Formats: sequence, structure tokens, C-alpha cells
Amino acid sequence: MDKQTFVIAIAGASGSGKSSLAHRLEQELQPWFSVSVLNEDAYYRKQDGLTLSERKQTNYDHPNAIEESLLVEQLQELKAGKSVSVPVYDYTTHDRSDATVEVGPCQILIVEGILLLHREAVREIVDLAVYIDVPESVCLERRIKRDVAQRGRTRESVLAQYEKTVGPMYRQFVAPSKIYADLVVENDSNRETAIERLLGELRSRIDMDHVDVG
Ligand SMILES: Nc1ncnc2c1ncn2[C@@H]1O[C@H](COP(=O)(O)OP(=O)(O)O)[C@@H](O)[C@H]1O
Ligand SMILES: O=c1ccn([C@@H]2O[C@H](COP(=O)(O)O)[C@@H](O)[C@H]2O)c(=O)[nH]1
Repeated sequence: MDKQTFVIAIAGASGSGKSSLAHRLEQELQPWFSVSVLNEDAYYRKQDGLTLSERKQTNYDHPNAIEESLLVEQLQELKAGKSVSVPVYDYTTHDRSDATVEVGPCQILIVEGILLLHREAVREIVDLAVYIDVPESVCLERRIKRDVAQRGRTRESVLAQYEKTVGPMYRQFVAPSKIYADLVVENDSNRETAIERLLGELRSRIDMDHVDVG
């Protein structure tokens, strides 16, 4: 088999800790491999034809909110050892900015996002599918804290959005996609417990001979 980029997908609810775990994993693997992290959120569709108040009403938790064709194209390019220009998404304006970030060839690509395992075309590219399993109530509390601190939201706006779209879409699309995971990791207690479990499983499940370390 040709050596090519090994792709790890980390899926799960908003607030389950995907992004935190992806970056911890990157830190752990970096001494030995070149690693890049990609976020499914970067591929939210451009919405510059809508006003801010219209953009606030978008259902960001439905699979169609993401430009899946671009996500899949860029995952395929990275897996084939090419560079890509990844879009930059701004949660405060609810729009893709004009900037892009260059992501170059890497040995291990970690991609994280709520709906990755729902997407058949993504599943076909991924070498190891991970689902982060955390009770909804825990995810919601984390999301409130994070979105108020980092994404320009109020507690009330987070709760309203959760009731209208985030919760229902989680139950319809995200939670059912757990069946596609090679590995389910709980992350409702100590962060270190989750990363240790993930690393332990990775050591036994990833065939590192498959990764081009030359
Ligand atoms: N195991 C954990 N225990 C407590 N808080 C956590 C844990 N994992 C992540 N968090 C916090 O929860 C919030 C959401 O985490 P994040 O990684 O952004 O989740 P996601 O990418 O799944 O939406 C962040 O503020 C993060 O610091
Ligand atoms: O403009 C936006 C775009 C996305 N969201 C919410 O983000 C989460 C997914 O990101 P996580 O980092 O996994 O939380 C999704 O649930 C969307 O509701 C948003 O609120 N506004």
C-alpha cells in the first residue's frame, strides 16, 4: 500500500471537547510526526448575501450548512499529500471571511466537527473515526461558557439556539452517527482521562507503518 496521510476524524456534540482533544492529540503526536488539525466549521457556507440578523437565524447544525464538496475535496487533496487553502470562519459575524489559511502536506491529519461521521463521503476518506461521547446537559453547560467567552453570545441566545436547532439536530444527525465510529471516547470527566484513552487506543489501532515517516 502506498504511504499516505493518515486521517483521524473526531466527531461528537458541540461542547463535547472535540477541538480541545484534537489539539492535545496534535501536541502528543508532534514530536514524532508532522500533524495538522482541520475544523469542519471552516467550511460553513459564505453568507454575504444575508443580513446579520438573517445570518443569526441560519440552522448551523444541519448537514447542509457546510459546503461538503469543498470539505471533501480538501480532505482528499491533503490525504494525497497536497497543500490546500482552508477558508476561515468567523462565529461573531456568522460568515466566512475573505482570508484563507494554507495547510501543507502532513503525515497525520486530524479533522474535527459535529457532523463528520454523518457524511458518507468523509467516512470514505477517514482512516480512524472517533466519536466523543458526553451527556447533552454537560455539552450545553460547556457551550454556554465557551460561546459567551469566545463567540460573542449571551447565555439566553445560546439557550434559545440550543432549543431551536442545536439540540434537535444533535438528536437527528450527530448522536446517530456514533455507529460509524471505530472508537468511542467518553469525555465528561478529567480531560487527561480522555486523551490517555485516545492515545492508548491509537497506539494499538493505528498501523504506523502506513504513515510515511520518511
Ligand atoms: N473534559 C473536559 N472537562 C471540562 N471542560 C472541558 C473538557 N473538554 C473540553 N472542555 C471545555 O469545554 C468547552 C468546549 O470544548 P471544545 O473543545 O471547544 O468542544 P467542541 O469542539 O466539541 O465544541 C471548552 O471551553 C473546553 O475548554
Ligand atoms: O455562525 C455559527 C456557526 C456555527 N455555530 C455553532 O457551532 C457549532 C459547531 O462548532 P463546535 O466547535 O463543535 O461547537 C454548531 O453546533 C453551531 O450551532 C454557531 O452557533 N454560529
